[in-house]
Amino acid sequence: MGLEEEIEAIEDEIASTPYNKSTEAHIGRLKAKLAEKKEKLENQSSAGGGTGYAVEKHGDATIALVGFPSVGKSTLINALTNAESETGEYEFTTLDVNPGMLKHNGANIQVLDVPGLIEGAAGGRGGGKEVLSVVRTADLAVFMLSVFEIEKYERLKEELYLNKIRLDTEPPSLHITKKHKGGINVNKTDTVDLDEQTIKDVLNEYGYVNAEATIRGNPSIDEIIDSLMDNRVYIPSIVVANKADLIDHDYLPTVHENLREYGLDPDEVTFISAEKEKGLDALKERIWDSLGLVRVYMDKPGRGVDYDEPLVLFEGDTIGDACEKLGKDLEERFRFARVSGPSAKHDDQQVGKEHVLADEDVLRVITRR
Ligand SMILES: Nc1nc2c(ncn2[C@@H]2O[C@H](COP(=O)(O)OP(=O)(O)OP(=O)(O)O)[C@@H](O)[C@H]2O)c(=O)[nH]1
Repeated sequence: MGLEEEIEAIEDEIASTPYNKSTEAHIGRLKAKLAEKKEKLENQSSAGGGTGYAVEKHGDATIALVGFPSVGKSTLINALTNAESETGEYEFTTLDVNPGMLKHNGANIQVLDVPGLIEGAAGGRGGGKEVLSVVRTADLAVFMLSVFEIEKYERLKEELYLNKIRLDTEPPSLHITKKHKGGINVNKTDTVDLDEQTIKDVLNEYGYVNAEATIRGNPSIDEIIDSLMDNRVYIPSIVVANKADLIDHDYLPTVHENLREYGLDPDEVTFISAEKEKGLDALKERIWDSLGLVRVYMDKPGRGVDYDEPLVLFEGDTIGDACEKLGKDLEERFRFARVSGPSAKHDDQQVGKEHVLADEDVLRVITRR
């Protein structure tokens, strides 16, 4: 049997096995096998051909527009980036301002168009694989739908899933330590529904013989396999409904109904008209919030606080991360820092590299000469 037939056979078996407690471990093993075989097939078919092109990242963050042809991606990019893409002097980053750069709250957000995503993209047809590799490198996926074709959402999401992109979720909390003997020992919290045997069997499929595994939360078999495969990316996503200018008020409830049918909350979807440039401010705010960006105003010796060109970081970034972004030299010469603002206990708090910064902090770095 060739790999493809083996995959098909396993898929058939999974589909025809009812899922219950007595079959769970068996299904777990099958799913683990399936994931491995698919990976093998993919490596075979991409051997020599290379997988996708890497887009050079510029700016403070990167977002990828994901949508079918003609949904209005190019129109949106033009509308979002035109006025703001003037060439400026950027103090903290060296970047070529390209047409896909959105400037918002002092941040430079690279907007990548993912052109012509078509059915079967994850399977490699029509260059879709290269296209999807762009999404893998992004900090946020922006699904772009037409108000008339909400159903495309499902298809787009599936393509991303097949390309190992996991949306709006975190990797499961699974920690494994290899041991020399004693078999597999599973420590799980009460919240975990999966049987111990299922977890053991899945780990076994991945070559673990003696190990201590600790699981928290309530992951599914698929989520556990994801974390064992090690090549899944986890990114947040938002949904934009374009061409809202073409619908009457009467038709809006129908659109809302369609959104709900595909598991989307209408209040969480940003309605825009890329062509009429409506709803774009709300969209920019949404992008900003979803990226979790943080502005840090640098207090520079002799020059005061620069409120115009903040240093832009991600939530959770530390002063060490800030120094890295500001320049390597600074990291080496770092003595301590002074922070005022939301993350500080008091103005000019003296802190070290581990201090986590917050939006709108003011930061002064004190260096060695
Ligand atoms: N009425 C209306 N038309 C729009 C809107 N946005 C885009 N269009 C039109 O839809 C068509 C497709 O827009 P594009 O921006 O080229 O779409 P695209 O997603 O970039 O398409 P591809 O380049 O094929 O991937 C054009 O004729 C646009 O003028 C909108 O908000 N309202």
